[in-house]
Amino acid sequence: MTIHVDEFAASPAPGQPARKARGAAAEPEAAAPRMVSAGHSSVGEEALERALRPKLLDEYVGQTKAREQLEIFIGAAKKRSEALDHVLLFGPPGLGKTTLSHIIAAELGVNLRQTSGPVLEKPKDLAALLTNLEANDVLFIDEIHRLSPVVEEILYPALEDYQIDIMIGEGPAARSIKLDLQPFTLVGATTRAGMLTNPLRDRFGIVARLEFYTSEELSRIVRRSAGLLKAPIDDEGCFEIARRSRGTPRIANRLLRRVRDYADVKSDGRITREIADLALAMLDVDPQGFDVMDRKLLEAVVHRFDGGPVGLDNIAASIGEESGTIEDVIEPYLIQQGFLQRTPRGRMATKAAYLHLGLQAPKDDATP
Ligand SMILES: Nc1ncnc2c1ncn2[C@@H]1O[C@H](COP(=O)(O)OP(=O)(O)OP(=O)(O)O)[C@@H](O)[C@H]1O
Ligand SMILES: [Mg+2]
Repeated sequence: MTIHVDEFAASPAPGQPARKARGAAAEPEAAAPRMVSAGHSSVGEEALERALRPKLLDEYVGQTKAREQLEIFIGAAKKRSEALDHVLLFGPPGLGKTTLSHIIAAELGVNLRQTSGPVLEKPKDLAALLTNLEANDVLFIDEIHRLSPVVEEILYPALEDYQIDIMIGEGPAARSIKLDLQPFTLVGATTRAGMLTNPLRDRFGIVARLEFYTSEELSRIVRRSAGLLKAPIDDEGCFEIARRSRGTPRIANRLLRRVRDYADVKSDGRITREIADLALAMLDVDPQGFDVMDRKLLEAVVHRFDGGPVGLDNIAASIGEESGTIEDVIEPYLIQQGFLQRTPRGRMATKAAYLHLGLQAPKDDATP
């Protein structure tokens, strides 16, 4: 891939795409806030989130495997004053990919440049970012599965040899020259590792899959956030919020803020199990942490498709949700919790799903 030098000169300043990325990511979701959806529900929420974001690896709760790996590799890179190997972070929304990318840069003691796949429209956009990196800096590309193929192509030599090709002059006199970059670390984040092209995936030396958090881990996150928000909360209050947060820190922090509002208005501001329970019931978050969309999905599979197997597109049409959202946001937690199964013939409701809906599981057991 070559980039024409004029285009290159007209490139936006580094950092600019990151601002666009943030606005672009937050806006469409603002239209449909969902209490337990894992995506940002508003621009304001993002600012609140930033305030609650852990800054160092030690404060990052859970994800033991990813954390241990990173601790060693970051330590080694620092010791040798080298750039850390490229890192791919993947997993459902709200589990801490962006948080971890900031932590990686902070632990390495380098700058972080942030952008996202859909914002990098032209090769020159990426080239501008790459050529402005200082030695061992971190370039964070969110939604990396949405990079356009032409942009992805200039990334390959950059990742492999810290070089990009640019074109000088025009017509017959045009020639291509290689430009050396400073060594750097790409941190890519995606909710869909399966949508990455193989050549791109192969260029990441460190691949970390983020898992849903346990209630104990989320309790620690809630306690820490409550401390930062100066909200009085007891252990049972923490746990009640934690276990209804769909394994997701973003949701835990969001529910904490709503429960705090409830406690301030309806009682003396102290968050107890009882207050949390009342507030969450009011918000339609059930004891499993499932919300309206989760229940709608389970009900559709059970009632309209006899428990499945049913294809994703049929579910999507039936509940009026995009299949991408179902796949990325709604079903991973239902599957992880054993309420839904993904089979080669489609999605199936499990016994637990029937029981959750107050039904008897069918007897003839095709049901898992
Ligand atoms: N391990 C953790 N410990 C404490 N808080 C966390 C942790 N992971 C995430 N959080 C909190 O959850 C919020 C959401 O995390 P983050 O924005 O990093 O998620 P994400 O994986 O990037 O989501 P998306 O896919 O939507 O971009 C953060 O603001 C942070 O406060
Ligand atoms: Mg993110």
